[in-house]
Amino acid sequence: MKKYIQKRFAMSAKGASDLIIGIGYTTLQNIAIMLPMIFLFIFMDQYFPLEHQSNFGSPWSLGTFILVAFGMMGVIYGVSLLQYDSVYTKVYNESSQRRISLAEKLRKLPLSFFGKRDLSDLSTTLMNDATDLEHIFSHAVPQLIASLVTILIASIGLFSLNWQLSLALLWVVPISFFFIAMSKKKIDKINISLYGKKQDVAEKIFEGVDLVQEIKAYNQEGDFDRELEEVVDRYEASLLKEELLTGAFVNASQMLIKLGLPSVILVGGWMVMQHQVSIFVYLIFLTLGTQIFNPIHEVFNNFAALLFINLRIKRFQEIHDIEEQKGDDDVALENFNIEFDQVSFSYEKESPVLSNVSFTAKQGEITALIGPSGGGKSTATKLAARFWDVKSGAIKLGDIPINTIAPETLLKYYSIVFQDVVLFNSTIRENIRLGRKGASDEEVVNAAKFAQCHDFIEAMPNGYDTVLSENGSTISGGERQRVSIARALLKDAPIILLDEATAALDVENESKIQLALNHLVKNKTVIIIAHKMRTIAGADKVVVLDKGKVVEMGKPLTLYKDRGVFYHMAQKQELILDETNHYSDSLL
Ligand SMILES: Nc1ncnc2c1ncn2[C@@H]1O[C@H](COP(=O)(O)OP(=O)(O)OP(=O)(O)O)[C@@H](O)[C@H]1O
Repeated sequence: MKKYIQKRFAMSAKGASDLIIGIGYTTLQNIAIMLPMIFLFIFMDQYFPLEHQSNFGSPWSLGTFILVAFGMMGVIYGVSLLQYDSVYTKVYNESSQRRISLAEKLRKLPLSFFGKRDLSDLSTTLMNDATDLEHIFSHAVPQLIASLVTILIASIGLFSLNWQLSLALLWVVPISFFFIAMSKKKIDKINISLYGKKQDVAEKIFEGVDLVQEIKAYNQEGDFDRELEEVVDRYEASLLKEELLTGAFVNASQMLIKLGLPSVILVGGWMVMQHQVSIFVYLIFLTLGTQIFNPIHEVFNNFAALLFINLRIKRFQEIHDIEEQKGDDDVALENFNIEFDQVSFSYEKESPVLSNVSFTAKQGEITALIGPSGGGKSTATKLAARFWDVKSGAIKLGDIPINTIAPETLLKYYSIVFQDVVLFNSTIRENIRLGRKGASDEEVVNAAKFAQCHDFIEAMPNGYDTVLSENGSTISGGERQRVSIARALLKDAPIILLDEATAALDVENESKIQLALNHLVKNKTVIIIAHKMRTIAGADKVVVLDKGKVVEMGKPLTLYKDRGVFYHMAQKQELILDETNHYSDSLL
């Protein structure tokens, strides 16, 4: 049973045991709530015996009644406390575990996964789905199972007392459950469409926040508002439909179940008149009839949430089932050469981005990737850091295929400066320290000085303690890139990947940073992508990528003399290389 629950509800082993215990206590609570009725029967039976003889032996004293009443209150209180702890506290624990395990899983997934899923969808799974499941497992699931168990237990007792009255009371249960189950298919369908529409609203809002600059720059506010209104209207209409349909079925089932009591009144009244049943038994059925269905009412109230459960769990399960990038944590690397061996790769099937790419970026050398836009340069550098796994061929680091090295271990060897720098909503100091946790303040300042950040940081109101807004939007593009370079300097990893690192810098800063990079790249494996030819004229090797293929490879001067793609790109940028001046013209 535990294994089944674990699989069915995508739970941890502990979560499944807790749910079973929760169901047990909820059943006990349902039964305990009926104790006052039993108390009432005993009292009435002993003090107002309707059939001249008590069913419960000699009368209790008033003191005994008071004692039993307090005892009963204690039992109800104790059971309710245990039920609360087992259902709510434990369910919230499981829920936090669910969120943590999802976040852990996301951390281990390859970037290809994030390219396919949009972020609003992911955050919905993390936040809303987890919250909804929390509600379902604390309110609906234990109560549903517990009320069925309670009714089953009560039915055994009631049937042994009088089967005709039991039938009169309980015939409504299977019929109302059957009725509500019939609506499942219809409500499920609406729920799926409702869920999609809710996603559309979330995506649109995300888009608005993400692209606020472009929306304003291109005067698109009106269009954006209109589109947002449309998706919100569609969601609202779908929500209304869902509420109406669920309400209709739930109310009808609740009305149906209420018929249990009148049918006991009628059948029981007739049987009492025919002397087929004692008035005492009749009273028991009447009082139970007012109480026994209360838990089922609550289950029906949570019916819509219960129907959502499969959809929610499926989304969690889907993410959990995605294969993680695995690999060894312990690797002994003899060197830090990166070798591309016949590498082919595509993001989407049938549109290859790299085809049979082979080159080696040697330790202590600068390997420059150049070529027309869309040629696959960024893709090659990201593959080198195992952001994706190659489809065929192999990428090796120090002769070890990188797909056998755990991504976290592998990335310890890399400092990466991307085109699009990401900064966090934290102080500049912490943003730089991201390069190496535990680096001292002095080391942070030194890295900032090397990356030409120190002066602009000092000029800010709180210096290194200035809090950057999310994505660093309060500093310029060039400054953002310099902070990112400071991070890489601090990390001081043996491999450096630079993607357009100097694109957003003015000429003066670019020169300063290039000097700092010169210092940094000594004895390291450097792969650099740059469109500015003069930044790579001093590279040890140039690999020209065009339409995913290596079309030229060699030393810059050799390629320049060969008058191929490299030469034409250099010419377009008015770069002249010759035996004497190419190093002085280059900055690396
Ligand atoms: N995440 C992605 N999903 C799908 N296709 C992608 C993705 N990233 C890049 N591509 C496609 O792969 C091809 C190569 O892109 P890539 O960014 O590697 O080229 P590049 O040479 O670095 O270009 P640029 O010089 O303009 O930055 C392009 O056609 C691009 O549209």
